[in-house]
Amino acid sequence: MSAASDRIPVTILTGFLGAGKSTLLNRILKDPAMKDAAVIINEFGDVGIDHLLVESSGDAIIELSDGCLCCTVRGELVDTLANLMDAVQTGRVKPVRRVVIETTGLADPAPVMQAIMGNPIIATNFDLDGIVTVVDAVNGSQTLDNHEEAVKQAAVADRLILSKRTMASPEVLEALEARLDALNPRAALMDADSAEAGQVSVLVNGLYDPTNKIADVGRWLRDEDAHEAHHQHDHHHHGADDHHHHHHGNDHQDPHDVNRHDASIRSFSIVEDKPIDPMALDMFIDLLRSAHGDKLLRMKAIVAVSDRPDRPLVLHGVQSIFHQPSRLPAWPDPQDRRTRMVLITKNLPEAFVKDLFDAFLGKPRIDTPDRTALHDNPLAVPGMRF
Ligand SMILES: Nc1nc2c(ncn2[C@@H]2O[C@H](COP(=O)(O)OP(=O)(O)OP(=O)(O)O)[C@@H](O)[C@H]2O)c(=O)[nH]1
Repeated sequence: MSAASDRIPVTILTGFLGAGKSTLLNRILKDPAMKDAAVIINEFGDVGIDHLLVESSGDAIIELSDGCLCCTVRGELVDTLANLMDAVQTGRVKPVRRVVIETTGLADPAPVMQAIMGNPIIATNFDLDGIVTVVDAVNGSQTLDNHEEAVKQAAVADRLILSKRTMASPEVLEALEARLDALNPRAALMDADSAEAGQVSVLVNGLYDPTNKIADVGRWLRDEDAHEAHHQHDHHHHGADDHHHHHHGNDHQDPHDVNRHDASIRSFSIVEDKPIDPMALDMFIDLLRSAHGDKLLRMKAIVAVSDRPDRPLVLHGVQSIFHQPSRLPAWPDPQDRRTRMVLITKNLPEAFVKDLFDAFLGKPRIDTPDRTALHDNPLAVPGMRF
């Protein structure tokens, strides 16, 4: 086994949907100390967008395929780390001094940690250095109320980075900080806007020690061990009496189904070839946000807008909060200038959102002749004219 110093430290960067993981990572990637780092990004959604939005000139960004790191692509993570090690050892890539894994917002960090700590080959070459969890100051409390994964992400963190502080009221901040403190009293709490949070040192936590955390964390890890052992023991049998400890979702689904977390949570995408009229886009987003914000866990989009089709618009929505859209100077891939929207929703069906989108674009629909149909839509906002 290698000495601890020979092993490559791995940091897991997690945080609920839209918390600000990619934003933080982009800042940290600018730190010259990150030049020897490899970044592994896991996407939840059927159209890859994240790699377009993470600004890095290097080729050290590895994107895992569709699916969630803690379920369907866990094996892929292990393979990716093993391949990376092999490439470094055989000189095919330059030495890697650090690995950062950005998980999906819905990932349960326990199985990801287990993949690193529990696999003998991986554990020989890599050390889990720590978990950095980004918590959104505005949506944080509500997210903790509603999503067990978010609670886990915060509880296992070595560092908690509070994003969007300036957007939250002092009362909201105080309550969230108290809650995080109760959940994870040992984690250092840091402001995402601070200079410190943009440095590689944020990713350096010292070797991971599960005994440091509150008791529940030990329990989750043990649950995962049990789950893993069960899987190895009984790999092909998933009968009705099969209840292992995986906490979310239906164990009997297709392993390629990315929507495994919770039957009510769906991920889907909208792809549109033609540039979109800015007014129509505005109205679509507005209605989605105002009428269905609570069901919209996350929306990320790169949009070709008809007024400046050469400069795509990037939209980020988290529940009913949409951030100020930003314009990219150019298309990340000039060959592909299609609008791509990825939505993660809870109790908001794909067909409904797609119909709404088509209606705003004035596309003919099978069931309704034109957009006047929206007047009959019980969800139309009163007073809105089309
Ligand atoms: N004001 C403010 N906005 C932020 C901060 N951090 C992130 N944002 C915004 O929040 C939105 C989501 O940020 P991302 O970095 O994409 O979040 P993420 O956690 O990577 O999102 P997923 O990949 O969907 O899970 C973007 O519009 C960011 O600009 C922050 O500290 N302050």
